[in-house]
Amino acid sequence: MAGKGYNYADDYEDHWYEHDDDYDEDYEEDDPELAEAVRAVEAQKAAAIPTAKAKGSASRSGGAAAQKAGGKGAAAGNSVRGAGLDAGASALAHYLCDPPPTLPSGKPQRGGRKVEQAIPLPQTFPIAPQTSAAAPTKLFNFDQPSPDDRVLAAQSGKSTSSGAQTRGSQQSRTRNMSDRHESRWTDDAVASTSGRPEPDPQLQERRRPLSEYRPVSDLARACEEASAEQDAQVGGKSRLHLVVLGHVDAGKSTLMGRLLHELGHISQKTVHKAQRDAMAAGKGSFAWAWLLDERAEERSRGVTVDVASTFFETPKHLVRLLDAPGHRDFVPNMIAGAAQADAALLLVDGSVGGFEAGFDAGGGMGGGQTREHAQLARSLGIEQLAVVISKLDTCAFSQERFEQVKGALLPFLRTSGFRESQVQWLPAVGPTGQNLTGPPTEPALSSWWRGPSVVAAIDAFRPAARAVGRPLRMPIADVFKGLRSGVAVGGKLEGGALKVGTKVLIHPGGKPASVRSIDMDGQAVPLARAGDTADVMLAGIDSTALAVGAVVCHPDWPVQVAGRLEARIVVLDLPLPILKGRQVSVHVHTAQESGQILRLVSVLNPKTGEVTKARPRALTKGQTAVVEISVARPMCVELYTDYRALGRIALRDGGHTIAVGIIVSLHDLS
Ligand SMILES: Nc1nc2c(ncn2[C@@H]2O[C@H](COP(=O)(O)OP(=O)(O)OP(=O)(O)O)[C@@H](O)[C@H]2O)c(=O)[nH]1
Repeated sequence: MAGKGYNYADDYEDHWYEHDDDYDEDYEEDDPELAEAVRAVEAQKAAAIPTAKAKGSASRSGGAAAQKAGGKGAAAGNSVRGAGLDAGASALAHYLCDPPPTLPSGKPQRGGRKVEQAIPLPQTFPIAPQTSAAAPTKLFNFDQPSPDDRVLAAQSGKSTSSGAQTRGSQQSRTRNMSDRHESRWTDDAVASTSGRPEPDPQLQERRRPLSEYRPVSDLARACEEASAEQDAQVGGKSRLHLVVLGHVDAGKSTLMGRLLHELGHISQKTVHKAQRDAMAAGKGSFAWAWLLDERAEERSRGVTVDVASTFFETPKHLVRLLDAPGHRDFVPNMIAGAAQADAALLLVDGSVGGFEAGFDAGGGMGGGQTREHAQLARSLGIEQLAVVISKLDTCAFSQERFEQVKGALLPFLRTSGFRESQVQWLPAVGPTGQNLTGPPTEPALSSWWRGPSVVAAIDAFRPAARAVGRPLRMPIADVFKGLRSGVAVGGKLEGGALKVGTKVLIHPGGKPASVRSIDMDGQAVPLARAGDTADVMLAGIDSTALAVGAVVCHPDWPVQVAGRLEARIVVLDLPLPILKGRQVSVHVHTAQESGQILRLVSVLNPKTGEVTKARPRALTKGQTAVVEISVARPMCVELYTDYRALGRIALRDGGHTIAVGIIVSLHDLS
C-alpha cells in the first residue's frame, strides 16, 4: 500500500485514524504478551535514565536561521529542504548541497562534481564508545534560542535574544538560488496574509466538491506522455521520498554517509578529506557524519540542525533522501522534512543505555525523539517504516539485545498507528558498513542475521501513488531567488501537475502567478507531477507573496484558507492535561503557525468514534478528542477526507509534540 499522496479514488484505509486506537486497547485485550511487554517498558521508564532531560535543559542554539551559500548547486535542487534550509545542513544536508554526480538519465548534473569509483574502505574510523548507560550522549552547548523558542516567544509576544522573526523557524527556510540572500516576510507580505480577513460564511457552500475536478485534457495528456517517457528514462525505477529519523546521535548521518559512499555517490577522496578534517578536530568518530554535516556549527556541536535532501539510486528506486535532525530543538525542521516523505528509516541506537535514552518518556514530556519522531511520522502520513538498530557492535552484536530493543519498540509503534506488516526491522553499523548494501561480513552478526540489508529494506518500500488527477497542491518548503530574476519555490507536489506556462494561485493571499520553468534533480523539465519534488520558477509574482508553508494551487480549485479549525486528535505523553485556552504551535504540511485551543469539543471512543463526553474540562494522555483551534494567521489546510496530505495536524507546546491528528472541519474561511 502506498505511503502518501493517495488518490482520492483509492480505497486506502488509514489504519490509525479509521481503526486508530484499536491498537491502544487491542493489545491489552487481545494480546497479553504485548500488554506484558508494554508494562515492562513502562517499568523500564519508571527506572528513568536522566540523560535526555539533562540534554533538554542545556542551553540551545537556534542555528537553523543561519544560511548556507546557495550557488548553482542549490539551484540544481540539492539544497536543504524543509526547514532552516539555507542554514547549511546536517551531515546529509551538507552532502546534499554538493550535487550527486549523475542524474537518473546518466547525464552529469549542473554544478555536479566528478566522483571517483567508490571502493570499500577498511574500518578506519574509531568507533564512539557507547557502552555505558551513564553517558550515552553528550550535552550540547546551545547558546541561542531554538526554532521552538522563537515560536514560543512569538506566542507570548516576547522577542528572543537573537531577534525573533515574524515567522519563527519558517523564516530561516528561505534559500537563495543565485547568491546569499535572506528573503524576509516584509510588512506588506505579512499584511497580505496575516491580517485576519473577514470570514465568508458562504465560502464553504460555494466551493465545488474536489471529486468534481477533472484535469484539463492537455495537462492529462502531458502527464501520460511524461510518465511513459520518464519511466523509460529511469529504467523502470520509481521515485521514493525517504526521511531518516531518530534520536540525536542514533547514527543517522554516519549510516547515510557510509551508504552514499558505498553506492558510489561520495568519492574516496571526499571520504579521506572528511576523515582528515574530523581527526584534526579531535572528532574522528564523526568522519562519516561530516560527509553530510558540513556546516561548521554542526561539526563543532556534532548535531544535525537542518533537513537536507539528496538523491541516490537503489536497484528499484530513485531515492530523494531527507536527513532530519535528531535533536529535540529541531523537531519543527524534522516535521517539514517528514511531511514530504513516503517512507522512513528510523535509526535506533541499540547500545546499552543509548536505546533507553532515545526511548525514555522524559517524565511525561515527550521524552526521547525516537518516540516523538515515530509518532510525528505516522501523523504526517508515513505508513512504511524500517527500524534500523545501530551500534550493536558495542554489545558484541548481541541478538538478544536486538530482540530486546525490538520487543520494547514494537508495542509503541503499534499504538502509534503503524501496522506490523509495514514495519521492517534490521541491524546495521554505519562506521563499518555492516549490513548496509549486502549481508554482514562480521561473523558475530552474520551468524544470526538473515534478514534484509538497509538497501534491501529501502527497496521493499512501495512508492506513493501519484494523485495527478487531483487539483494542484504544492506546499512550499523553500523560497529562493532565481538565477537571473524572478523567484522560485521548492516543494513536493501533493496533487495535480504543473507545466511551463501553467497559471497558479498562491495562498494565503490568493496571488496569481505563472510557471516560468521547472527544475527536477538539477535538470530543466517541462512538467512536474504529483509525487515529484521540484523547484518551480514563477513569473508575475513578488517574493513577498511567497513563504514556506504557503501553497501553490489550482486557480479554480484553490486550497482552503482557514483561521479556525476542528481537529480530531490523539493526546500524546504530557504531564499536564490540555485545557481550553492552551497556546500551541500548529503544524500542517510545511506550515507552522501560533495557535490557541479555543474549545474542547468532545472526548471520543477511539474504537467507535462515539462521543463519550461532551465539553470535557481537560484532555489527558492517550485520549482521542475533538478540539477547536484558532490560528494567529489563516493557514492553508484541507479536510483530511478531501486531501490527506494537507489535512494532518500536529500540535506542539514547550518544545514537545502534545497531540497529533486530522482536520475534520474548517471555519473562518477566507
Ligand atoms: N559504535 C558505533 N558508533 C556509531 C554507529 N553509528 C554512529 N556511531 C557514532 O555515533 C556518533 C553520532 O553519529 P551521527 O551519525 O552524528 O548521529 P546522528 O543521528 O546523525 O546525530 P544528529 O544528526 O545530530 O541527530 C558518532 O560518533 C558516530 O561515529 C554504530 O553503528 N556503532
